[in-house]
Amino acid sequence: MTRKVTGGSSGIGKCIAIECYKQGAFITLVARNEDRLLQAKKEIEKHSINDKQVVLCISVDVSQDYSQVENVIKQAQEKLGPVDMLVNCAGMSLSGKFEDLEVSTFERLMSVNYLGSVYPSRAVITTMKERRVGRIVFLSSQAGQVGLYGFTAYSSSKFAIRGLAEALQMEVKPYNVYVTVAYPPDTDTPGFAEENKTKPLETRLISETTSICTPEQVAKQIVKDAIQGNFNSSIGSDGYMLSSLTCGMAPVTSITEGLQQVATMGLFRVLSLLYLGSFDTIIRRCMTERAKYEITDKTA
Ligand SMILES: NC(=O)C1=CN([C@@H]2O[C@H](COP(=O)(O)OP(=O)(O)OC[C@H]3O[C@@H](n4cnc5c(N)ncnc54)[C@H](OP(=O)(O)O)[C@@H]3O)[C@@H](O)[C@H]2O)C=CC1
Ligand SMILES: CCCCCCCCCCCCCCCC(=O)[C@@H](N)CO
Repeated sequence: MTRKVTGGSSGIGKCIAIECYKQGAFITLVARNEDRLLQAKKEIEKHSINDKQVVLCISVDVSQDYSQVENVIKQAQEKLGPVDMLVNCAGMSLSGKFEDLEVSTFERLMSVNYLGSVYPSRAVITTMKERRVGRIVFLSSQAGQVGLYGFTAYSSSKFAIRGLAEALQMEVKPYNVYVTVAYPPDTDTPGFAEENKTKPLETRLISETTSICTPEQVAKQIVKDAIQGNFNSSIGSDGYMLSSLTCGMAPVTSITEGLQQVATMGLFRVLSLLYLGSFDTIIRRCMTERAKYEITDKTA
C-alpha cells in the first residue's frame, strides 16, 4: 500500500500522512522545504505499525515544471512501487479585496492550487488506470463551494479543483479509480495562521460562521472518504449542508446520498439565503465602521 501526499510536510497533509502511516501504508511526502520534510518524516515515523514501513521525502515544487514532477514521481514509484492513493494537499491561501490583490497573486494561486493538483495527478493516472486501482484526492475548501469576500483569487482556484475532479471522475470510474474532493472549513494549521496575518476583517467574520477544525479531524474524514471511494468529503453540519446544496451534477456514491440531496435542497437553499443576508450585513457594518474611523482620523 503506497500513498503519496503533496503538501505532506505541514498541516492537513502531514496529518493525512500520519493517518495513512497508522494504517500500514508506505508514504511519499512531497513539498519544497527539505528541513520541514525531514521534520515531518520523523514525526510520521513515530506512528509506524510495522518495521518495514518507509517515509520517502521528495523536494519539488508541484506547480512549476510538469516534467520535473513526473520524474520525481517516477523515481518514487521505482523505490516504493505504484501509488494506490495520491492526496493533492499542497496549496496556499492569500486574501484581500479584488483591487488590492496583486495580479500575480491570481496567477500564483491558480498555479499552486490548481496546476499543483493537475501535475501530480497527471503523473500517476496512467499507472492507476492500467492497474485498475487508485484513489486521487483533491483539496478544495468550503470557499470552493461559495465565493466569499476577500477570496476572489483563492475561491476561484478552489472552484477550479471541483471542475477538474468531476471531469476526471467521469473518465476514470470504469477503471476502478475513484476521485474525492474535500471541502474543509477553516482548519488550525500553519497555513491558516499565515493566511490570518493579512485576512480582511470581513473575510474573518464571515468565515467564523463555521467553526475551526483540527487538522487531525479533517485528515481522518478525508482518508475515510477516500478509502470508501466517496466523491464528496465534508465535515460538520455546515459542511454537510454546503455540500448538499452545491451538489450540482457531482456524482453520488450511493442512492441514499442522492435522495438526501433531493430532499434537503429546498430547505438548505432557504437557509443559505439567510446566511448570505448575514454576510451582507457584516460587510455593510465593516464599511460604516471604517467610514467612521476615517472621519475621526481626519478631525484628530
Ligand atoms: N487550513 C485551512 O483552513 C484550510 C486549508 N485548505 C486547503 O488544504 C490544503 C492544505 O492546507 P494547510 O494544511 O492549511 O497548509 P499548510 O500551509 O500548513 O501546508 C501546506 C503544505 O503544502 C506545501 N506546498 C505549498 N506550496 C507548494 C508547492 N508549490 N509545491 C510543493 N509543495 C507545496 C508546503 O510545503 P513547502 O512550503 O515546503 O513547499 C506544506 O507542506 C491547501 O490546499 C489549502 O488550501 C482547505 C480548507 C481550509
Ligand atoms: C445551508 C448553507 C450553509 C452555509 C454555511 C456557509 C458558511 C460559509 C463559511 C465559509 C468558510 C470558508 C472557510 C475557508 C477555509 C479556507 O479554505 C482557508 N482557511 C484556507 O487557508
